[in-house]
This record gives sequence, C-alpha cells and structure tokens, in this order.
Amino acid sequence: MSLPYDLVMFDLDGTLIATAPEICDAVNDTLRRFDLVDVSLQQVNDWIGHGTAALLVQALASSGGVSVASVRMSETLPAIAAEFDSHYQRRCGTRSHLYPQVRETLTTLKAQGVKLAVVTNKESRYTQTVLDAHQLMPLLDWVVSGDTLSTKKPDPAGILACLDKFDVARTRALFVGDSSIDVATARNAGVPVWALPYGYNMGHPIEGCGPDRVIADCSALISI
Ligand SMILES: O=C(O)COP(=O)(O)O
Repeated sequence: MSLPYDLVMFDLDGTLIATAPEICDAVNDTLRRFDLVDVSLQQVNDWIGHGTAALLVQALASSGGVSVASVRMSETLPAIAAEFDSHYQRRCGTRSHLYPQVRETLTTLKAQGVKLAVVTNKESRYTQTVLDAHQLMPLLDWVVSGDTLSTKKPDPAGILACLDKFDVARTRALFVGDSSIDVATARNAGVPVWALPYGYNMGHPIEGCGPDRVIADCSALISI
C-alpha cells in the first residue's frame, strides 16, 4: 500500500499532549510566590498557543489587573520568569498526558517509514522536558520549538525547515494541529492541515478555522 504522506508534522500542546493542568500549576506556584492571585485552568487553556513565556505574561497581567504591555516592560519580569522556569521544569510530566491514540499512531507511522516532526511554539527547554517525560523523543525525527528558529508559528519557517530537512514536497506532507495558529501556519507553508477538536484554540471551535479535515483523534492518520 502506498502511503499518502512522507512527512507528518504535529503541534505539541493540545495535539499530542494535554499540558494545560501542569502549566497552570507552575503558573500558580509562581504567582503565589509573588503574592498574586491564582489564575484558572480555563484561562490557561485559552492562553496556550504563543509559547510559554507569552502565557506567563498573560497570567501576570490578568492576576495583577494590569496590561500585558506593562508586564512586558516590568523590571521584575526576568526574576518572575526564572521562578516560573524552575516550577515548570519540576511540574513537567506530573499532570500532562498523551491524548488517546497518539503513541499508537506515531509508532505505526514510524514503522511505515513516515518522517515525524513536532513544530511547536513552546520554548525548547520545556519542549524537551515534556517530550522526555512521555518518552516521545524516540518516535520523532525532528523537533522545532518556538525558539529553534528566529520566527514562530504562524510564520511557516518551521514547516518549511522540515520539508527542506527531509526533502519532502508540500503535497506529500501533512500538518496536524489544534488551533487557528496551526491552521494559519500550514496555510502559510502551503501544506494540507488536519485538526483535532479537543485541544486549545483560545475557546473557539476548530471547525471555524477551516482545516482540510477535523479528525476525532490521531488514529485517523493510519486509517486513511
Ligand atoms: O506553548 C504554547 O503556548 C504553544 O505550544 P504549541 O505550539 O505546541 O500549541
């Protein structure tokens, strides 16, 4: 049987792994340390997508009742970010889980010779810890994090770098994600995009973002 794809690229948070609960824990560990009020899991869900550093800024603004711009300019931000860093490294893997059919699907695709990559906006130091915590690294051929290149999604650079690295044509590649950012990234790169409805899309249904297909879980990739 000839497979329709030589390369499948996945988003991370909300697509392969449900990460929001432990991100929320680490954010609230940090906020309490600076005498700020907790944020909710729902808020954290809705802030995921632009990288963990950007999420921390959103949480600090919301908790402190100040603007995102003023948090970004604050002199205390580096110290708060360093505090968050240690909490998140410690929390990684404690309350995250793979979504159903993720490991089975990656294992099957890998055995079929399909190249597998992650293209995430999460910073590399967190991406690595989360992927290691769930033993996903051995299944992946490459990981492009939010700070691997000079731009992040929805810039297509991460996808284009994967196409280049594995010498795969756009028509033989697929991007799989959970958010409007992922759909926009794939469109910007000119590759087809499938979407999962269970992730983090800033509170909006993924259908409205116009992916080529909405799939119930990753097993749709191996039952084409
Ligand atoms: O860390 C984030 O906010 C986003 O990560 P993602 O690109 O894997 O959804």
